[in-house]
Parts: sequence; C-alpha cells; structure tokens
Amino acid sequence: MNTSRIPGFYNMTVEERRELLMDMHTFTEEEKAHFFSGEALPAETADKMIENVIGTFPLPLGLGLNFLINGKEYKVPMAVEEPSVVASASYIAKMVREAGGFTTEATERVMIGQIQIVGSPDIQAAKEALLNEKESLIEDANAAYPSLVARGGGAEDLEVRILNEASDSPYGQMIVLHLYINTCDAMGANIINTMVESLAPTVEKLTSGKVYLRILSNYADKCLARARCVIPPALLESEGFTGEEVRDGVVHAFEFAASDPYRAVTHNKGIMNGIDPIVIATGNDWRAVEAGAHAYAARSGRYSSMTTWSTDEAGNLVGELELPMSVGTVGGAIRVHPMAKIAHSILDVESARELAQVIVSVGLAQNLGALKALVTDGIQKGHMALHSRSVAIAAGANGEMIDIIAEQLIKAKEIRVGKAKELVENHTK
Ligand SMILES: CC(C)(COP(=O)([O-])OP(=O)([O-])OC[C@H]1O[C@@H](n2cnc3c(N)ncnc32)[C@H](O)[C@@H]1OP(=O)([O-])[O-])[C@@H](O)C(=O)NCCC(=O)NCCSC(=O)C[C@@](C)(O)CC(=O)[O-]
Ligand SMILES: NC(=O)C1=CN([C@@H]2O[C@H](COP(=O)(O)OP(=O)(O)OC[C@H]3O[C@@H](n4cnc5c(N)ncnc54)[C@H](OP(=O)(O)O)[C@@H]3O)[C@@H](O)[C@H]2O)C=CC1
Repeated sequence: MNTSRIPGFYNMTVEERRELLMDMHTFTEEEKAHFFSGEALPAETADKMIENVIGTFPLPLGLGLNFLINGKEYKVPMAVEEPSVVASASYIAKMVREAGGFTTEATERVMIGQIQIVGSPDIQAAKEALLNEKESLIEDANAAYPSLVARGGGAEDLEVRILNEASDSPYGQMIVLHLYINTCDAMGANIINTMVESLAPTVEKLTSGKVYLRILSNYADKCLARARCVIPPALLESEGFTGEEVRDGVVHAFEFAASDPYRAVTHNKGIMNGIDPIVIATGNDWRAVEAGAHAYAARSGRYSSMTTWSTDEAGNLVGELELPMSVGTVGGAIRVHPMAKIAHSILDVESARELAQVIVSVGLAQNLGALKALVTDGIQKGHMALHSRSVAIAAGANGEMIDIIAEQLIKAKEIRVGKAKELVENHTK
C-alpha cells in the first residue's frame, strides 16, 4: 500500500522504519545492502566523486510524510541536520491533505546556456549576424548532443542580448547569446556547457568578436515549478488561537516578508529548509537551486518573499510558491550516490518535472509550518523541544541518557548546552 500517511512513524526505531519501507517499496539487492549496512557512501565511491577525499560527511536522512500532491502520495526523503524541519513539513502536509492536498504545475524544462562575446567592431551587425544564423546555430548545438535530441530534448531557441548599451555604463558593451535547451530529465549543466562550448568558434566568426564565457545560467527562469494549497480556517486552529486568527497572522507574516528584505531573507530561509533537504537527498546540486531561488525572489528588482499567502472569498488561506527548479532525475551524482538512488526509489517520481513539483510543495509546507508556529506559540516551543536532543548530545550525553537529559531540559525550560552539561554531570555522578 503506497500511502504517505503513516501515523506513529516517528515513534518507531530506525530499524523498524527501514523494515516498513522495505515492505512498501521495491529496492534492488544492492540498495537494500546499502540501506541496512549503515555505510551510506563507500569511500571508494566518494574518492571517484570529488578530489582529495579523506572521508564522508553523513547527514540524517528523514522522511517528510503525509504529502498528497495532485492526488498522488509522496514520502519525501529529506537530508538535513536541523531538528523540527521534517516534523514541521509532515505536520503541514497532514493538514493540507485534509484540505485536498497540494496542486502543482511546471513549465517545460527549458534551461539557458550563455555565450559572452566581447569586442565586435559593430555590435548591432554582430547581433544581426547571429540572428540570421539562428537555425544553423541551433542545429550545430544539437549536433554536439544528439542523444538529448533523440530523447525529445535539445536546443530549441536562441536570443541575442546586448549588455551595457547606455553610454554612461561603467562596464564595457558586450553581446550575450542565450541558447534555450530542453534538458529532459537532467539538470543539464554539463549538457548545456558542451553545447555552448561547441558553438564558440562559429559565434566568433559571425560576430568578429572574442568569446569568453560559455556556461549555463543558474537563473533558470524558464524552468519553473509552482505549488498551491487552499486551507479552510478550521484546519488551522491551534491551542488558544482560532483558525481565522492563525490565517490572518500568516497573511500578515507574508506581508512583512514582502515589504522588508531583513524579514524576507529569514522567511525564505524557512522555505529553503524544506527545499534543500530533498534536493540534497535526491543527489541534486543544491547550490544551483539556492542561487536560482534567491535571484527569482528578487526578480522585481527588490528581494522579497518567495511565497504568497492570501485569503480567498470563502475565507480560506491560500498559499503559492513558484521557483526555478533546475533539478534532475538522472545525471550528476544522482545515479552514483547509493543513498540518492534509494531516495529516488522511495520518492517514486517519473520525471524531473514531477520532482520539481514535489520540491516546491515541500517548500510551501515548510514555510507555513514556520509561520504558523511564529504567529502562535513562537518558534521555540516546537523547534527547541526537538532541538533538545542535539543539545544533550553536544553536552556529552549518550545512549539512553540523551532522551532523559532532553526531557529535563524541556521541563526546566532551559534548552541550552550549559544547562545540559550540568544535568549530564549530575546524571553521571
Ligand atoms: C514541531 C511541530 C511540528 C510540533 O507541532 P505539534 O502541534 O506539537 O505537532 P503534533 O504533535 O500535533 O503532530 C502533528 C503532526 O506533526 C508531525 N510531527 C510532530 N512531531 C513529530 C516528530 N517528533 N517527528 C516527526 N513528525 C512529527 C506528525 O506528522 C504529526 O502527525 P501524526 O503523524 O502524529 O498524526 C511544530 O511545532 C512546528 O511545525 N514548528 C515549526 C518548526 C520549524 O519551522 N522548524 C524550522 C526550524 S526554525 C527555522 O530555521 C526557520 C524560521 C522559523 O526562522 C523561518 C521563519 O522565520 O520563517
Ligand atoms: N553552474 C552549475 O550549476 C554547474 C553545475 N555542474 C554540475 O553538473 C551536473 C549536472 O549536469 P548534467 O548535464 O545534468 O549531468 P550529466 O553530465 O551527468 O548529464 C546527464 C546525462 O544523463 C544521461 N541521460 C539519461 N537519461 C536521460 C534523460 N531522460 N534526460 C536527460 N539526460 C539523460 C545523458 O547521457 P546520454 O545522452 O549519453 O545517455 C546525459 O549526458 C551536476 O553535478 C552539477 O553540480 C557543472 C558545471 C556548472
């Protein structure tokens, strides 16, 4: 039974959770071996992935539960070191599923390759020359990656921009060619770079200029994913707060973030709390996603909230998130890192477009989790209660002592390492 609603999952042992997943999903023997061995990434594999390897740096991998997106169930693998993130995502996903779940959509997967051309004697003539050869440039780019074209992707369009045209610009004029490439299910950085590099000699000839940079743009604003949720106030009710109060608080919190970059950065960090863990767990490039997301949040010219929260005519809370999402289900480390392969088996998405839509849903849920806590009890109550276990470990607790010290910290309402050290000393006396 493929449901993502597994009440009490967090009360099971790690071993019990793994066993349950084995029953719910199909894994290869190799995946099972990795899953149970505790060795997430063998040193020999790590040594082939990056340079100067001296070890690996594991992160906890948890499951965001309860996600219902476009009517499909998802258990979301999340690799993250911060307590309460997974719990909060699961909490809001549970609420949203009661309201019918997330609805999402995504554009086609069009990524951008840039070619920088400097020193053309007649910049307008150079632009014209490139545009006149548009079809043959696209053909040449595709000839550099025929397997992508065979999959239904490849270079589809081309644009030419002139930068710094104004005479008072402090920087030199240059031409930038944008090649629009459908990268199918790959994030596409290497594919794009291969294509734009292959065009450079022709571009130099056509423009009589010098080509410098030939690289993808991480501002993937033609590769967008959107998520939406509509929540009746009754589901938002919280101890001491009506659903309407919570709803209005969330809308005010959004307006704060939309009006003030100091708040917007923290608000958006809360969104990335949900996004980065799934991007990491699925073996994707989280720096690329982070860079694109923050640039998109500043697309109006002013850095602002990535999400919007409003009230509809029926009084429901409506949340929306649209972001560039340059992720893949193939390529890069995805089929190399054993845990990324396992994460894909659990997540069970069929395409990069589907993965992108799951990711923005988690980002939207995570944002609401934080905002709901902030406009009611404050963040410390839920977050610090879960953080208390890390504090106990930092103070030297181990084994069964961890939960005992964590409990004592919560009771004392002093969740800090100094207090935990005192408690550990008393405990071991
Ligand atoms: C932590 C909760 C969810 C507790 O909230 P609660 O009301 O005590 O939760 P509950 O006990 O009623 O449980 C509700 C559901 O939450 C999940 N859940 C509940 N507990 C667990 C757990 N231990 N492990 C796994 N899942 C858990 C689980 O799905 C559960 O349903 P069930 O399965 O029981 O039917 C809530 O207080 C919360 O969402 N707090 C916000 C936490 C948060 O945002 N953390 C991010 C770190 S802070 C930060 O970095 C960002 C920030 C805040 O600065 C961003 C910003 O400013 O905007
Ligand atoms: N600025 C940036 O963001 C940069 C990022 N990178 C890194 O690049 C990597 C991502 O590049 P990417 O090009 O995606 O990865 P790869 O270089 O691994 O290319 C993906 C490969 O997947 C194969 N493939 C199999 N099935 C499909 C499918 N359905 N759709 C598309 N391709 C398929 C293709 O090979 P074939 O056609 O032969 O089967 C293709 O070569 C990441 O590791 C990233 O960190 C690198 C440079 C810059």
